[in-house]
Amino acid sequence: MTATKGLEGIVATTSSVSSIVDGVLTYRGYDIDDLAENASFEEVAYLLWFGKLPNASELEQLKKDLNANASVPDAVIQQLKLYPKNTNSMAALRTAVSSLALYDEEANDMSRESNVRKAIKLQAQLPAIVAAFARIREGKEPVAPKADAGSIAENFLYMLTGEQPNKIAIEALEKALVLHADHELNASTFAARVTVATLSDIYSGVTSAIGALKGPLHGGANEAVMAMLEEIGTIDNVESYVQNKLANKEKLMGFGHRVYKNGDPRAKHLQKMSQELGKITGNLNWYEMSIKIEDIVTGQKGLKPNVDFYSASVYTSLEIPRDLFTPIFAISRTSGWTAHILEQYENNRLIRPRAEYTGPATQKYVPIEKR
Ligand SMILES: CC(=O)SCCNC(=O)CCNC(=O)[C@H](O)C(C)(C)COP(=O)(O)OP(=O)(O)OC[C@H]1O[C@@H](n2cnc3c(N)ncnc32)[C@H](O)[C@@H]1OP(=O)(O)O
Ligand SMILES: O=C([O-])CC(=O)C(=O)O
Repeated sequence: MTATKGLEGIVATTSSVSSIVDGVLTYRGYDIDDLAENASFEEVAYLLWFGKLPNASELEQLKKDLNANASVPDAVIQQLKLYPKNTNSMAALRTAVSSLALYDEEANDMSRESNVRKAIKLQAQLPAIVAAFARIREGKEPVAPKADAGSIAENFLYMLTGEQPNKIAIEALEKALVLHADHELNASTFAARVTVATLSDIYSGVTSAIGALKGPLHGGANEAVMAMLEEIGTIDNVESYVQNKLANKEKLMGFGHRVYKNGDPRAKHLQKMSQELGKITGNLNWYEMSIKIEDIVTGQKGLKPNVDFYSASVYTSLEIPRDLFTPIFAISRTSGWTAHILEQYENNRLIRPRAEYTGPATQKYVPIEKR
């Protein structure tokens, strides 16, 4: 038995949710470029869950269901108030999502109908949790979700600020949600599938996924990119900062990818959004710094930006606090995680690979007084 480090290149499951072939990403066969330009996040979530684009009445029903389920149980809001003020935002989300199960009477119902209902509930409630967490730590009361929100993007920004968001902000967040919704067998989706393959419940699967997304080699990279941009500060500092990192063989966050070696197809959309939003806000500093970093890193190392690189400046232009970037990724990816969980349940087998043993050869037990 020989291990493959990081399971690189190992095909661990079949899936019809999304695919990456020759650098092209599709959700259920629809090219991400097409979806990013044309689809709403709700259409994409429907597509991921049910395998087809919704018609007008199906979409309207889904939006009604999402709005109807967007409130978080008061007990979970009360718990959020008890978290230490400096709690890591992804740790808070992980704990709150785990707690949701305690207040859902059908948490352990394993029927497909119940799991679809719970997928919609989770998709509806994550934005409310993230917004409530962000307000509570600032000493503000959470804002109840709008009952008639046109979209999750609108409702999230409304719950975050307590004000009706403008059209540009809603559309930008919407597109970011579409771009992050699913990505084949990434680490957090794999974690979700491993968890539910034991026939554990959907809340356990999403909780595992949030824990995996949190890390800076995965979803946590978007926050790390913004931390880097802030540390660099101005465009004049970019060259020396990046050269220093490369010389020290340190990683530049937001670059590289396990699967894409010729570039992440989502990055160009986020780059364009970053520029457009920079022009609208009158602050192109983050965008221009990002372009310069990309020129150097790609030019010298051949590494291309991934989805996390330009999303950092996009969210900053939307005035979203840095430590909510990864929770927003989680809001979007809940659609993909739950679609994969539903798929796993449909055709389940326990996921249990092997390990190549590298420890000491057989040893004889030594009584404690002889050690
Ligand atoms: C949504 C997402 O999860 S997208 C990914 C988000 N993560 C990041 O942006 C973090 C930075 N990037 C990375 O750490 C990596 O590129 C990963 C984790 C995304 C992919 O990792 P892997 O496929 O395991 O590649 P690995 O880490 O083995 O790197 C291969 C080589 O490229 C280098 N490399 C990879 N990414 C980077 C980077 N961002 N900066 C500098 N060098 C890098 C490695 O140092 C290594 O070099 P070596 O062969 O000389 O030792
Ligand atoms: O697929 C991966 O390894 C990481 C990624 O880009 C994602 O989850 O969107």
